[in-house]
Amino acid sequence: MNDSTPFFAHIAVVGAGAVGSFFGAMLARAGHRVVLIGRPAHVEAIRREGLQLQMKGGTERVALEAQTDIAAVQGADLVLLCVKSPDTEAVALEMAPHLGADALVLSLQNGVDNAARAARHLPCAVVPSVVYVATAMPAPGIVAHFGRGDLVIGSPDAALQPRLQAVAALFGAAGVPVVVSPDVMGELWRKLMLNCAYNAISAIAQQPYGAMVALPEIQAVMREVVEEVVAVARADGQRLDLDACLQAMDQLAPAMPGQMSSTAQDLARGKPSEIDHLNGFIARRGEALGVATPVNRTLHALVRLAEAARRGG
Ligand SMILES: NC(=O)C1=CN([C@@H]2O[C@H](COP(=O)(O)OP(=O)(O)OC[C@H]3O[C@@H](n4cnc5c(N)ncnc54)[C@H](OP(=O)(O)O)[C@@H]3O)[C@@H](O)[C@H]2O)C=CC1
Ligand SMILES: CC(C)(CO)C(=O)C(=O)O
Repeated sequence: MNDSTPFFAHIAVVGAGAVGSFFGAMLARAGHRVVLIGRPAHVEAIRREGLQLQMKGGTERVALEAQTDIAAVQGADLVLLCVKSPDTEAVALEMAPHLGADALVLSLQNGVDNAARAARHLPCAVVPSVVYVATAMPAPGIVAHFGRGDLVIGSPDAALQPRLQAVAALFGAAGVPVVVSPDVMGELWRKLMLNCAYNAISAIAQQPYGAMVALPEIQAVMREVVEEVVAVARADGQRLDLDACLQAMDQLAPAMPGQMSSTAQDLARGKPSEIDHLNGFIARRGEALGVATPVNRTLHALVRLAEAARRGG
């Protein structure tokens, strides 16, 4: 065990899906006490046979506790909040009566406002993190890891720094590199920028990134999306560099040409997407800050229409 142990004797994962199950499993296989809180089919499969962790090197069975009742978060000193963005506030309200002021909640979610939205309802600190991983749950009880698996965390609160260093040490010893950054919000905005450029278009057209960028017309729309995101970010006090953002946007499709966005996958499965917290967030924030965002607003509306059509059809 390392110096981080006294801080985090009991770790809970709230929203044991692809991300939560992966990071929970990494901590559990390193010897930490972890409880996964998730949906009944996943929990029952884990109780029966352990969690199957599929990685490049092979499949491992990880023994850990799994519960469906949010009350299982009681007494946790570290909570990984891993629900999709639309569920953040409901789950924070459910957790609140079970958490003490000394607990630390880490938001392992895309989007830039999950930690702040959760913090409104919780008695303890909530810290954002940028999640760099590719995982999926092919079936209940199984989590598949496809790439990366590192986090960037950070908070301006000086009092939290020792605990953030302890989080980094805890995960680092479990094989999950964690950087404590002074600019975690900038990093979250840069990821949001990529999500805004790729997710909605991939979802509406049900096309992978390679096919998207093969069309100059789509590249032009993506560029406009990024220009709007950068304008909103700057109006919101973030220092995003437009050229760097456009370069990052250009680099993503060649790195994963066959990939469909998570929004495309949600839509195809008839699941609610996070679009209100991606292009929808930019449209709302832009309106509040007096920045025009017609392209993000249109993409958001089109994904909402496609979702409504799926629900009705
Ligand atoms: N998957 C990936 O590779 C990556 C994901 N991310 C981000 O990480 C976050 C999590 O994504 P991901 O893990 O893929 O999402 P998942 O949908 O796989 O996982 C979330 C899980 O939480 C469950 N859940 C929701 N509410 C509750 C509740 N009250 N109690 C118990 N369980 C609940 C959901 O169940 P149900 O579906 O039934 O509501 C679902 O199983 C998102 O913000 C995503 O954008 C970031 C980087 C990569
Ligand atoms: C980075 C990207 C766009 C990769 O697929 C993603 O995070 C998503 O699909 O939500």
